[in-house]
Amino acid sequence: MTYVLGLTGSIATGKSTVSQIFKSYGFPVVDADIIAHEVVAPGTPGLKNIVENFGPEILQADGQLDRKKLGQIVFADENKRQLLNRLNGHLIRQEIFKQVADLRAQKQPLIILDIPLLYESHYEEYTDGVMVAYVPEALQIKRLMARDGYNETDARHRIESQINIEEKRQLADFYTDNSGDIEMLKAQIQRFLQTHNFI
Ligand SMILES: CC(C)(COP(=O)(O)OP(=O)(O)OC[C@H]1O[C@@H](n2cnc3c(N)ncnc32)[C@H](O)[C@@H]1O)[C@@H](O)C(=O)NCCC(=O)NCCS
Ligand SMILES: Nc1ncnc2c1ncn2[C@@H]1O[C@H](COP(=O)(O)OP(=O)(O)OP(=O)(O)O)[C@@H](O)[C@H]1O
Repeated sequence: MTYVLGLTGSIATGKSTVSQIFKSYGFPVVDADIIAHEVVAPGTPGLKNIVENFGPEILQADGQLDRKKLGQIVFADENKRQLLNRLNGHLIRQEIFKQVADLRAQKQPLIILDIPLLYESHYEEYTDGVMVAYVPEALQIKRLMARDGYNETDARHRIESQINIEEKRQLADFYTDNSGDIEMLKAQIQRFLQTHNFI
């Protein structure tokens, strides 16, 4: 029996940090951000969709998607962000399901499904439980600004494009408190794995 654990949070609340800890135990992680990048690689239908809708100026000189430029457009305009989601959402979904099916076929006991927009895109129905990586919003803004160099307005635009982290924590079956140090986080994941007999 495979247990599919959805892992989500809001931007910069620590999903990647939590998924690294699961990986360190050898559990496989299906990473929606990586898949979202792969479906828009040069020569893909995903990139063609974006160029048709956002114009060729959305490409860098080397033919790669200018992610910074696209991010600036979509996080400042909700209609454009929804357009982007509609363009390639099905390609991302297909690849997520393919990877989960492959891992199930390998009879992996635990698969981590790291999806930032898990609740927004209703992936919870494909999981056996959802874990939210949580920090209070003030710390989320601080870490987002520190990591990506955004000013507070840009950071808030990105945060407001997702369901609020307090609401996600309420929806979750499990949550980690990422406001302490990494050791505190590791201890929480270890406890989760032990409680559910994965280690
Ligand atoms: C807008 C893009 C070009 C910005 O690229 P950039 O390299 O700056 O950011 P990156 O891809 O690393 O995403 C960082 C975080 O932004 C948040 N985010 C990304 N896309 C979205 C979106 N459409 N709506 C809300 N939040 C988003 C997520 O929390 C994600 O972890 C890129 O995020 C993108 O192509 N997004 C659409 C694909 C998508 O929906 N990805 C989320 C997978 S569920
Ligand atoms: N416990 C912690 N203590 C200090 N800094 C942390 C901690 N956990 C995460 N961080 C830092 O906070 C930032 C956000 O963490 P991380 O990248 O894991 O978030 P994320 O939810 O995966 O982000 P995104 O939504 O953008 O993919 C990173 O710079 C990370 O190094």
